[in-house]
Amino acid sequence: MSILLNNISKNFGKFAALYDVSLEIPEGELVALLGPSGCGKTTLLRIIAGLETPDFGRVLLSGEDKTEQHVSRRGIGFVFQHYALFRHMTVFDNIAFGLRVKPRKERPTEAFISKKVHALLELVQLDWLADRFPDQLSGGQRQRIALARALAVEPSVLLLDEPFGALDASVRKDLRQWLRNLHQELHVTSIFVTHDQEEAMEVASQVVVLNQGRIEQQGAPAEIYDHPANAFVSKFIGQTNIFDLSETESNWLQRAGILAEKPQGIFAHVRPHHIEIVKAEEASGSPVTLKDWQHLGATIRVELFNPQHNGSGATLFAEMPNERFKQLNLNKGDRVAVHIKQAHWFN
Ligand SMILES: Nc1ncnc2c1ncn2[C@@H]1O[C@H](COP(=O)(O)OP(=O)(O)OP(=O)(O)O)[C@@H](O)[C@H]1O
Repeated sequence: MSILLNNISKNFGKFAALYDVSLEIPEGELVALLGPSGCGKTTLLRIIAGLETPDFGRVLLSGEDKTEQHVSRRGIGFVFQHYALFRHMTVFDNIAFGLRVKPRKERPTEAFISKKVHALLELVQLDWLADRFPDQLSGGQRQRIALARALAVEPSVLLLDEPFGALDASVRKDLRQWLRNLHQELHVTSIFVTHDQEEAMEVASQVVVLNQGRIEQQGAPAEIYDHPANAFVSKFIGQTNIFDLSETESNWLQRAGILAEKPQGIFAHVRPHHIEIVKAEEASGSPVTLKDWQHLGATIRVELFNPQHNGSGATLFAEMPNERFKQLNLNKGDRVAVHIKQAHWFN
């Protein structure tokens, strides 16, 4: 099912939670709604679901206006952060629930339900847990059962509100990959809410960045990372060094000879992997020294100290593959020459 939102606005009292939000989600996409706390992600999800009515604007599902339609008739499945499975029901009965409460003439037979539940348990790779109760499951298992339960009624759209928010980092990472694979198998149009940019970039085919009730940018993860539409998106997606050229830094950048491009704005945002460093001789005049570094798996994050003031403070971050860092053979305190390969400019 495709989703089209036209000029959605929603106020709570005098507070504008959403302002003129328009969004098109083609059928089969896996979309992340990404933004800081309070930016309106959950409100937007609830409006798509029919749990909240917009003050202005329309919600179209598969081209049909469903703005006034009740939540129960929209064919939408939900998974929430603290999804409460029924504690007194086994895993099997939890998943079967949505089918058993259907009106009598739509209700499938118990034999059909049993087959379906086992197929879903296989899909979420937890068939061996059918007879357990929710309290006997790990957090990650509970979320997968919650997903199986949402899928049981064959929703046309799946909405997930911070589905892995309450889980620890390694379980979250496994479930991200798992959700991606599951989506590739099922192709149900899915929207998940997250405030974690890494999660959005890793899982989603499309990312929608929200800020203060407005959409800042929508696009594929790579597009948003490589071509941020504005300073907010640039700062929110991944780490960035910010240089303020209206201040003394313009001189610093030019004197140090590290500005490869002509200024095209007041603020230069530079991704850590767009900063190259080499060991500098004492006489080179480069004021920058190597302060520290951290291992991020296959890459190294290098912390540089620039004693001359700049907009992001005196610390700059560069990133490079481990191999490259080893070749440089640097020690703490070494003087380095810095070369910026690329910047995004904003005013
Ligand atoms: N029922 C309500 N009554 C009043 N204000 C509300 C209500 N629901 C949400 N808000 C406000 O609207 C804004 C958006 O809330 P929403 O839950 O959509 O944000 P969010 O982006 O999902 O945040 P978080 O990541 O913290 O969950 C917030 O400032 C919130 O306080």
